[in-house]
Amino acid sequence: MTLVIGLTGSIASGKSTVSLMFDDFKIPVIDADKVARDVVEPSKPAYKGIVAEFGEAILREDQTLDRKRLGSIIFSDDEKRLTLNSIVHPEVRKKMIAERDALIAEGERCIVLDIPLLFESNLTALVDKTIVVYVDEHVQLQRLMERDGLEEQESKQRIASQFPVKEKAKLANAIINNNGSKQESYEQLEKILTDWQIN
Ligand SMILES: CC(C)(COP(=O)(O)OP(=O)(O)OC[C@H]1O[C@@H](n2cnc3c(N)ncnc32)[C@H](O)[C@@H]1O)[C@@H](O)C(=O)NCCC(=O)NCCS
Ligand SMILES: Nc1ncnc2c1ncn2[C@@H]1O[C@H](COP(=O)(O)OP(=O)(O)OP(=O)(O)O)[C@@H](O)[C@H]1O
Repeated sequence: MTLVIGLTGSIASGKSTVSLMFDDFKIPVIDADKVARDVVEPSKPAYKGIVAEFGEAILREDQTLDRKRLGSIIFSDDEKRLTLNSIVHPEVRKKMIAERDALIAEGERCIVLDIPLLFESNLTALVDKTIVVYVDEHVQLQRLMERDGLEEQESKQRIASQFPVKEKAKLANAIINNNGSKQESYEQLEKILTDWQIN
């Protein structure tokens, strides 16, 4: 039996930071952001869909997507964000299920799906248990502005494009409070895995 954990949170709450910690426990992670990058490579069907919808202005000279430009379009326009989601998400879902099932077939005792939009996209049926990486909104805002070099207004728009992390925490089987140090978050993860008998 494989335990499939869904790891989520909100933008810049610390999912990637926590997801790296699973390495220490030899637990493989499938990262939805990475999968979402693969499925929009120029040879893939979603790429054609995006160019048809958003035009060639969202391409760089080498014909790959200009992610920065596309991000500034979709995070300031809900309708365009939903359009992009409708092109990319079915491909991401398919690829994640295939990767998950391959790891299950290999007999892994535990695997993690790191999915930012786990709750928004109703993907909880793909996992057995959920962990939400929580931070207070002012910490989230500060970390997002610092990491991505965004202005406050733009950062707030990105935060608003997802369910509030406080609401996600209410839906979780376990919460990692990432307001403190990375070490403190690591210790919380260790305890959850012990409680779930996979450490
Ligand atoms: C808009 C894009 C081009 C921006 O690319 P960029 O490299 O700047 O950011 P990256 O992909 O690393 O995403 C950073 C974070 O933004 C948030 N985010 C990304 N897409 C979305 C979205 N459609 N809705 C809400 N939040 C999102 C997530 O928290 C994610 O972790 C890219 O995020 C994208 O293609 N998004 C659509 C696919 C998607 O929903 N990905 C999220 C997981 S499936
Ligand atoms: N406990 C912490 N203390 C200080 N900085 C932190 C902590 N956890 C994460 N960070 C920093 O906050 C930023 C956001 O973290 P991270 O990239 O892990 O978030 P994320 O949830 O994966 O974001 P996204 O949804 O955008 O992919 C990063 O710059 C990271 O180094």
